[in-house]
Amino acid sequence: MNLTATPVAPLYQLTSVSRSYQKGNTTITPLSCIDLELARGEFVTIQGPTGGGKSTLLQLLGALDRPSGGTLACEGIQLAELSDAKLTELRAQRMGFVFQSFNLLPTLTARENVDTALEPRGLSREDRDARVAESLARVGLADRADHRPHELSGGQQQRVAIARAIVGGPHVLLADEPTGNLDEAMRDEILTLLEQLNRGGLTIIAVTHDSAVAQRAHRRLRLADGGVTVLPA
Ligand SMILES: Nc1ncnc2c1ncn2[C@@H]1O[C@H](COP(=O)(O)OP(=O)(O)OP(=O)(O)O)[C@@H](O)[C@H]1O
Repeated sequence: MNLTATPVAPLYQLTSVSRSYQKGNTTITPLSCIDLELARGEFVTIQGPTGGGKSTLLQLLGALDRPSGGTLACEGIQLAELSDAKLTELRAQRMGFVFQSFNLLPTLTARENVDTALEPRGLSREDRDARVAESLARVGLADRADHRPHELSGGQQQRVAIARAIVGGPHVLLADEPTGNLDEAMRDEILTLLEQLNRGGLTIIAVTHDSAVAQRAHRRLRLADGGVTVLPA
């Protein structure tokens, strides 16, 4: 299977996408027949009540899960047609992930944490070092490369996590509550960084409960009762 992107295709095209979970005799359907198109370069937030399906949708967009029904295409590639190995390759090449809890390895320095994302890419040591240095510079942490997570503030730790997410040159950054663990000042610092990356062409899709994050978005999706409503920012 060729992973070549179709340049004119939207970044994501969801057609009648559903996701159900079976729990004993009960079927839970957080996403039911979702039709949605997400364009390259967008900054989109996903909001909605707890249990509304936000993480479920993010997992589908991140090719970490497969729909129960409907079709999901990323840059014109139908994800259902890809093997698990090809999905892993697609994720490594095109998608960056950021989480509320940063998920940094505590014993590794900032530089080493960022470098872990390049492990599957088969690059030379020199190339890896150059990419890691560039990525840390992009998030404003060139001078913290040798610090371990406990020597960094929460905002700085999230910057390292963002550097790790973008070091492979993804087409989209998928963020699950990226500011959920941060105070207001650090939140604004991270939002400014995400906006800068978005202005540089990176598509950002963020699940958030934080209205300050949603205020920066081009479009806001609201998931509830299995459906999606799209609100302009
Ligand atoms: N693996 C699973 N097995 C069974 N049910 C699941 C599974 N994952 C999610 N669910 C259920 O699907 C629904 C949607 O969950 P999801 O985590 O997508 O919601 P959410 O909008 O992200 O919620 P929150 O804001 O609380 O994080 C919930 O009712 C949840 O219990």
